[in-house]
Amino acid sequence: MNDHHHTHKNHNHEHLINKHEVKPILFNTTNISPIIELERVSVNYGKNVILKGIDLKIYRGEYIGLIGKNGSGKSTLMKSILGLIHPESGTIKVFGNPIQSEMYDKIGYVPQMHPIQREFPATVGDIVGMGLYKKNLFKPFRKEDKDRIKLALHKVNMGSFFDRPIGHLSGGEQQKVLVAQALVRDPEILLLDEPTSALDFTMVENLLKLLQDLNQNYGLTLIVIQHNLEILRPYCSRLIMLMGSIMYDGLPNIPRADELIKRVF
Ligand SMILES: Nc1ncnc2c1ncn2[C@@H]1O[C@H](COP(=O)(O)OP(=O)(O)OP(=O)(O)O)[C@@H](O)[C@H]1O
Repeated sequence: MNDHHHTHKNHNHEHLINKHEVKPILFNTTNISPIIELERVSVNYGKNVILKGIDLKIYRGEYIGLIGKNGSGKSTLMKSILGLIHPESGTIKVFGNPIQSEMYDKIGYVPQMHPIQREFPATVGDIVGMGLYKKNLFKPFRKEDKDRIKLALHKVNMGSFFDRPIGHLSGGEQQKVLVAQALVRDPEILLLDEPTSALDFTMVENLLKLLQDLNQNYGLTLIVIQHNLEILRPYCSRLIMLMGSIMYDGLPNIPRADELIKRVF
């Protein structure tokens, strides 16, 4: 959590402390290392500055909602964290170190989704299994892999869909299968880029709620890009608004967030 949360917590507890009691130990982020840390990160595409001076610390167990207008750099920020884009300057650390390919087991990523065509010749199990071994898609699964795929499907409430053709599922169901694919290696962090653009309002809400359950039940750290703030707001624990740089970073539900958002959107 950032300084804002910290101050807020301290402030709330202050009046509860009896002078004669032992002072309780309050949650203090200075002793906890961030799971993701960006320092003065800037990203350019040619001459265009896309991200400028991004300082950001994300802690284990947070559910970050990342919002901002089209072109504000949300996907660029996510791809930079994943090491798919290299910043012009600044440093990015994941699990305390610069990102390396060995870390991909611990970071799941769901890119922007396009609906999968009806004829696409793969089952739900095949699609989730691609998250385990990307090269041999249609190789029969080993028992232990099948179990992992089933567990990942179970986590997104799609346990009974293993043998179904992927193209026959609704957009919302396909999206959950892609989340299961990202979960199959049991990552500690999950990044979702606008996981909901092809979905209707109720499907979006279901997915954000499901992500909240994964966050709360499995301690999964989440960063979710979403353009519709009002849908996202009830589910995330921290809101970050981007416009080339960070315009707001704090609790999702406070007047200052509303004020800024009204001005920018
Ligand atoms: N590979 C690229 N080469 C050049 N410019 C790019 C590239 N990728 C993105 N951009 C530009 O960088 C800016 C930020 O893009 P980005 O995709 O990060 O924004 P976003 O906030 O995710 O937008 P959206 O909500 O539309 O997905 C945009 O102006 C985009 O056109």
